[in-house]
Amino acid sequence: MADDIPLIDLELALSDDAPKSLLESVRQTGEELGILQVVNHGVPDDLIDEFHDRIARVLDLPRQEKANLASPTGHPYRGWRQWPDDFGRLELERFSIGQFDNAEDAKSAGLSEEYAQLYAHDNVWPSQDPGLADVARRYHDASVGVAEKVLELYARVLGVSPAVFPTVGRPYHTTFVVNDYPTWIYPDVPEDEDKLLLLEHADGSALTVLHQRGDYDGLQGQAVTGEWIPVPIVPGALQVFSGSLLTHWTNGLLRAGRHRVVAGGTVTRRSTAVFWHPSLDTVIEPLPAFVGPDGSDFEPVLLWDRTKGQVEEYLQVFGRPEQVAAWREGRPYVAELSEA
Ligand SMILES: O=C(O)CCC(=O)C(=O)O
Ligand SMILES: [Fe+2]
Repeated sequence: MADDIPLIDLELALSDDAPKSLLESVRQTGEELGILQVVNHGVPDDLIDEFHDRIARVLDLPRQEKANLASPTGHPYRGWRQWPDDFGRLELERFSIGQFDNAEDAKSAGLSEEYAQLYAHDNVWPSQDPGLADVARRYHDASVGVAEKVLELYARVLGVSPAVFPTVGRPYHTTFVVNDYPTWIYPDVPEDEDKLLLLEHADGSALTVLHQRGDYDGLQGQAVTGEWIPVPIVPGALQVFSGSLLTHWTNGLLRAGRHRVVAGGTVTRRSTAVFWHPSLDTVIEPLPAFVGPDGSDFEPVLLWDRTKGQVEEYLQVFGRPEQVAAWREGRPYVAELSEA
């Protein structure tokens, strides 16, 4: 049983000299937990720091200034947004970046007219830092490189060619978000369950590449036993979650990593996630290499069909009435906070 999150030297694990025990630990973690920490991952430390230092300067601006970074059309996955709980207390603050700045850029990159409409609501970039978009792009692209390497590693430990996954050398679809979690300023409570800032979930990606900053172990991953295991902050490390697409492709062999975030610490906890998927025209189905004589219970699904309605579905489930109204009327939404 994986009872710890292994720290994997990615370059070593992909090399001819990879120790058998290292590969075995990746396989076991992939099947039982779905969360790795990786070092030697190829993303330069100074790129990680530059992106996080710059986005920190934006997220540390006064709230009134940040309100100008809300999506002008109320899109929940573009620009800055605060996320209050049912009592109006801040749980999470996010800065979300679309893969393309606008629909024109998406079309220039080869997306069809229909798919490019995902980017009809432009990215929001702060005028305070004209260089942020470029650094964000470089950090994003480097994170995609990590996802590709981890997929190659999972293929290796499962004894299949990486080419069985419909991603190698092909276009991909990503989403990209920075999460800022406030410190816990309320009376302490003994149970982690009572101070969750991000509820238990598995990502819908193939793989998610995460970086975390802070001064306590706020991120937890769930073992098959149900037990919650802290994912410690290791300088320079990146965390890689398997998402539900990887489970689908491998006919259930690789587990999607369930995770959640608990409040704590003395400084704002920050994480950055790049959610990596194959191209939107991919039919997600169990790959022949993983389907035995018993077949599969997983139904095929076109990634586009799963993606196109996400904003509406999200707002239907989680949207506040004022937020939904702002989206329908195409104007910015800034949540009311009890302590703001
Ligand atoms: O903040 C974290 O460590 C996790 C973030 C996360 O799970 C997400 O954005 O999906
Ligand atoms: Fe997540």
